[in-house]
Amino acid sequence: MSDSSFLSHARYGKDKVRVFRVVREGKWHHIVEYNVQALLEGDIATSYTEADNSVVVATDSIKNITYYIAKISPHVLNPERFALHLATHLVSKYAHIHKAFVSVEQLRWSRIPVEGEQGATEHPHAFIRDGDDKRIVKVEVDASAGKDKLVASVTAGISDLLVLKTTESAFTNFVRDKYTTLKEVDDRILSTSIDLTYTFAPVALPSPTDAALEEFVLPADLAPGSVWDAAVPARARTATLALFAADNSASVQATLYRMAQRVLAQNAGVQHVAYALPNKHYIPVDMAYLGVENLVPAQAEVFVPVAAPSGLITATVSRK
Ligand SMILES: O=c1[nH]c(=O)c2[nH]c(=O)[nH]c2[nH]1
Repeated sequence: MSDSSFLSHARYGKDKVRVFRVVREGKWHHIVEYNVQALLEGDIATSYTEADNSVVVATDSIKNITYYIAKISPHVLNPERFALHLATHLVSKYAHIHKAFVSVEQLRWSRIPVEGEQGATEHPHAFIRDGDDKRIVKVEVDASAGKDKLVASVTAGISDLLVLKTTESAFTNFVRDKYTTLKEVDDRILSTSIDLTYTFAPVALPSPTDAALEEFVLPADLAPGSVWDAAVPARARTATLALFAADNSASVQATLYRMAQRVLAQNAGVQHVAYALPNKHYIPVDMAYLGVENLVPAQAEVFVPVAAPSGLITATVSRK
């Protein structure tokens, strides 16, 4: 056995737990579909270093707890609150588990619009997958200071929100040297698949007693922009799309910064906003060999969408 190495970090749990939940309000049904990852940290080192499984809550049990919380939680329809309930349950239930990390990816399901006698209405129990973008939530519940002093950190956002605009995007004035082949353009197609995350200030959580774990009640909606404000996700999505559409973009970098500034300005409790924006290139096809003009930026009409390579522009913008 070597004493020149040590276990410097350990975290484990279940990944890709798929769960679908229906909540029936009479004939009016609500649904959510989540992909959940739930990981634990705590006094688990000996499971790695001494093959001591007595400290291991089986990942199979973590999966079962995920389904159980989906069944009994009053918060299940809201991914932030569901993640907080699950993480709180995990750290409260097991004395030697000090931190739980729960990530939830929510798939889109929207009500199918139907024509009724009163015009268009939403169907009470039929839904459509109306986009590939997901709502994402990452929660850490830290019980290191004691099971009655829980602190939660919440990051949420959007992934895979695919957008494109056909003008009001330029890219000029970049470094030119012997490696430069890219032409400056005052008009181009701009397309990206938006990954957005926004981070709230850490919040203290109420500490559930054993008996109250199931009914665990989180604070009601509070100040605009706080982690308890259920309107933040829609505001962040709307602001991101509106800014992308309206911006006269000098670059992906400049557009990213303005999107982040808007999300921060509209959501008081958000401390950091991060975007990862692939620049999905659309290259005008050169038809000069046919005597056909297709390269003048604002007049090009036929493009090759290029999946790879793409640019990748990332940044985090923080509240002062
Ligand atoms: O908006 C852009 N930012 C870049 O950094 C870059 N680099 C590049 O080749 N095209 C672009 N576009």
